[in-house]
Amino acid sequence: MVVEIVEPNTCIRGCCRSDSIPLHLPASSYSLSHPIARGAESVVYEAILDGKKVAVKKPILSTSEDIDKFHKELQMLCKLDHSGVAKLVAAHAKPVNYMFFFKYYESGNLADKLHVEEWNPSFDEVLTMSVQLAKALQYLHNLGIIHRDVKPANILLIYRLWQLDENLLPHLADFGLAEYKKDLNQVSVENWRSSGKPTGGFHKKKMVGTLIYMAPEILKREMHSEKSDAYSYGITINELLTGVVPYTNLRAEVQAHTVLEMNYSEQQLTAAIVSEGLRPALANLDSGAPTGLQHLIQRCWDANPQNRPSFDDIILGLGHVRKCRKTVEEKKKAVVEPSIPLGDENSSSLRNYQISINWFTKGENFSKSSCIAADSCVRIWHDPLTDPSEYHPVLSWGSFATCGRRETMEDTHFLMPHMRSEDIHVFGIFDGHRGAAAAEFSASALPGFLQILVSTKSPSDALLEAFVKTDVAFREELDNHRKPKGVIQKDWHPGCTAIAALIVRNKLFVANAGDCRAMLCRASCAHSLSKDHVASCLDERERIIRTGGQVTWVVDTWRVGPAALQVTRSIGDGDLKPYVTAEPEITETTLSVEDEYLVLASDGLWDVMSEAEVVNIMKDTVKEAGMCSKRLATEAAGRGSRDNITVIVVFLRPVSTAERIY
Ligand SMILES: Nc1ncnc2c1ncn2[C@@H]1O[C@H](COP(=O)(O)OP(=O)(O)OP(=O)(O)O)[C@@H](O)[C@H]1O
Ligand SMILES: [Mn+2]
Ligand SMILES: [Mn+2]
Repeated sequence: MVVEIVEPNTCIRGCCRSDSIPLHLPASSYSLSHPIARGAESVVYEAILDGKKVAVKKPILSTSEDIDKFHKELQMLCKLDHSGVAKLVAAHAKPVNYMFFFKYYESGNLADKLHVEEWNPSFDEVLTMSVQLAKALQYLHNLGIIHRDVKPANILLIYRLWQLDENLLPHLADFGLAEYKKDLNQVSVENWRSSGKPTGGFHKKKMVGTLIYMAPEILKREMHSEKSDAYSYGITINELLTGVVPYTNLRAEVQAHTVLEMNYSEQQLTAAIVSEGLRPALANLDSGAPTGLQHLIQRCWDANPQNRPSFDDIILGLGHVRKCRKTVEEKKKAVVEPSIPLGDENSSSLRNYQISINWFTKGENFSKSSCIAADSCVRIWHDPLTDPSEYHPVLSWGSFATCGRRETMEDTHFLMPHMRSEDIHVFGIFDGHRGAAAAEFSASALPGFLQILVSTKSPSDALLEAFVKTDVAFREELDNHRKPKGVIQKDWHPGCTAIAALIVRNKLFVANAGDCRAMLCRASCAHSLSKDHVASCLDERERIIRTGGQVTWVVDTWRVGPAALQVTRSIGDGDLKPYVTAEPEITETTLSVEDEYLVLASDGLWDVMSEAEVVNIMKDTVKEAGMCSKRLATEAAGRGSRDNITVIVVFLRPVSTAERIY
């Protein structure tokens, strides 16, 4: 920088000084253009200083403590000069403008690079970056400084020629929490809470997103040390290696954070990290990720700080990993596979893309084409020997669906009375997860498939096949849509649980895959017609393992595969097939005069209401199926259900006017 240093080059208090970094700037030497990031404690602007692009970090100063903190940070930044640390080029340390001027890092921060651009670094790039970062931390630790906020969002990137290659080089930034080790003894627990709280503009609201980089001793409100930086470094390098947001299976940040918030509360995650040793998933064995690096990562995130390596050790270790890699590569004379071309898709265009597909229409198209095919051979289950004395239920039906406290609705349902015949009726509910796509598709496709299948199969077989066909069709459709658009969204695997009730004259068939539930009220008593398929159920767990899946205890319950799904059967969820099967379990019930009504509902209802309670509520509700559905759903919402709620009620015998008014 050519901005002149005006002596005395100190801040207004005289506590910050530098020989090379100007600490007051004439107003004419700079201009701020526009904000590029807003944290809770500062706004970062793109700016021009003396004709060059810079980043200006302007802390939000509201108390005298904030001003003290500015001076402390400036004192520290003035002393730093390392190729792996974001470079302070100037500062303005006088009222009314307090500002840090940093070199501009064109490629933004590592979190965005990984999860918005979905950058896929090669193992060599990962290693290069790991070494650079380790050197920066080694440098800080040698100065007695602990950074305390190492995470991808605080790593700034720029392309630079390094070892004859264009490389994306990392620079550790954001010294807002950094402390001299010698001062840390004075940082009491209370102090930690106020000054040491985790940062992150976006994450601030989403506490869980920030906890993921914090060492167990910090979560326990114990002392920080250099080894706490080693922990955060380990989590960060693993994220770089896998491309996945810790504790999720997702690359795209927006989705990953919803999953994080859905799966864990702040307390649960803290408890799991601290007491159960929960850590992010390592790279897949077959990914070819250097095992030496994976071991190093695991040592870095050891629960006991003393077992974690120092950055001197880490650098040695990384050198070793490099060497091994070189010899292996040379031996193989490996032909480097072309890496998947990265589109310029960012997460917002991906979201738009997801929204732009109408999955209902997609599903419907399937059913339409199937119906035409089926019409030629109608044979519908008409038993020629139908017994005229056979019981004949008289049906009325209704439904109610609400997204409840959730922001989005991922439940869908369908009512298809009189399906191709007076006395065949089908009703179904789908509860989507990882998006609504699977549920929307299934609600239109599954009834269509059933319609064709009725002509050739028994009711049970037709249900079974309709579930499986819907699943296959959905996953194919998803693939078809991924390819031509060049959307690299390998990790987008929406799914849904499904329940369908098929009534053929006096026979009731319920097919279930997942944790929606069906109950029958017979002679005033509740009877389950389905079993929940969740990983906490031993049979299901054994089935998953037998078919090649993995079930692990995460936080508070059993979960399936890297996606940590709680349900064990579903439509979609391509990443968990075949073990998270779409094959339903089917029950068959012969209806009689004692049967009053059938209730189908998504888990949003059953989470807060037992079957017996449903019967009780139904007793004093006007006997109209739509009203009953609404009453049950509203009651569940009132009881604090946090999920979408869908209820279908089907009366199985005529309800008298008196009962309706009740
Ligand atoms: N020198 C720079 N060049 C380019 N981008 C920058 C620069 N400094 C900061 N940024 C952008 O601004 C974001 C926030 O910067 P920084 O972490 O320093 O601010 P902060 O207010 O401390 O944020 P936090 O909310 O994380 O505490 C970075 O993640 C990065 O995207
Ligand atoms: Mn930051
Ligand atoms: Mn910060």
